Amino acid sequence: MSLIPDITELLARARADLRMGLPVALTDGSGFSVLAIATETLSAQRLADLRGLGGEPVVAVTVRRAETLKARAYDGDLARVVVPADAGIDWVQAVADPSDDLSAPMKGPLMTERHGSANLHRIAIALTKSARLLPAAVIVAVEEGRNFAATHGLTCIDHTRAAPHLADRSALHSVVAARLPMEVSEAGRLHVFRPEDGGEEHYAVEIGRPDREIPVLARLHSACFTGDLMGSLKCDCGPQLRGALAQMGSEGAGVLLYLNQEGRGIGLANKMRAYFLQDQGFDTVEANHRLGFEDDERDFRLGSDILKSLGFNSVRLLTNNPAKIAMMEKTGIAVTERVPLKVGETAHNRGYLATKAAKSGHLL
Ligand SMILES: Nc1nc2c(ncn2[C@@H]2O[C@H](COP(=O)(O)OP(=O)(O)OP(=O)(O)O)[C@@H](O)[C@H]2O)c(=O)[nH]1
Ligand SMILES: [Zn+2]
Repeated sequence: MSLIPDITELLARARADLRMGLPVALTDGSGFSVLAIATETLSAQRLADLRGLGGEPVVAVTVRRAETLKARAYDGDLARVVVPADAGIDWVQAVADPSDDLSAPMKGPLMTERHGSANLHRIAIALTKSARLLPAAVIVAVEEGRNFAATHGLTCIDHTRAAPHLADRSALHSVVAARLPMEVSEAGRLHVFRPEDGGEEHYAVEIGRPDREIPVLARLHSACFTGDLMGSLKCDCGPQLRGALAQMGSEGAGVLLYLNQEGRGIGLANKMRAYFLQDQGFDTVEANHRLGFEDDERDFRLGSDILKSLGFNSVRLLTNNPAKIAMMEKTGIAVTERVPLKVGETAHNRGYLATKAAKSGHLL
């Protein structure tokens, strides 16, 4: 029946629920089910209600966050931190949020679960990440998750159906394209691409009429509200964006993909949390790890999907990031040349650029 939501639609609904502070039910094939609620949006009342269900709540965090908390991650990529009976909402939120790690360190050792499956916890963390929240969820076991969800009006996600969708990227479809005269070239054209999973749209700006038979001058730009729009001195994104467009304008042809992967894929709120940690002395990579993220959560395969759908097979790529080149090559876009893009170094971003060179392999 087409009027019943499919798994993609249920996952989109689950992301919205988590952002609103609602629990979602997760079930696996063996009859095990849980309620999961994002730690970031959890209220004291809902924590009390979750406890009222009788199970012992845990906070599922990534192994990155567990390392900072010195909690044993028996599940490899994640840890299930047991919530003590007397712990309140502040304790639960401090497990996920590193803002007060230095001023009010958590008193350990934190107990973590080692028995039973963590499959549903993994799904919960993946959902919080794709909802651009802190990657942590409070989980409580419930009987008959599907029935519980139906009687309480909650979204219910089945592990076997969800796992492949969360591991892969969603297909993108072109929505519209129109002429966009720009300062760098009057022959500009903006294309909007929309993913099937209800996630962020991405854009492509075509300059001139690039010949599809020869490598096109291309840039995969990741959204940076602070750098692109506010003139932030903490990174080099704004000058890179304008430098790339200017070069395409002067060559008369090029394509710039504007990928809405703010903060290397963690979202603006989490990027600002990372900046708060950077002001406490952590570098850009350490800050991401303390928040529970990998240093780069972006999926550059989106870039090759868009290039292919525009008819491009080979590029001269404007970048200093070898990971982008490797991903293009792996996903069927030939990179015939790396065109360096070194602009916008300031006293404020010198350390940031040096960390990217030392820890993330960026070319200087
Ligand atoms: N998480 C996080 N993201 C940041 C930080 N500073 C900038 N960003 C984001 O990083 C992305 C830009 O990535 P960069 O590493 O500068 O550049 P790149 O795109 O990997 O490589 P280039 O092609 O050489 O520019 C944008 O999405 C920015 O919002 C930071 O300190 N923390
Ligand atoms: Zn930036």
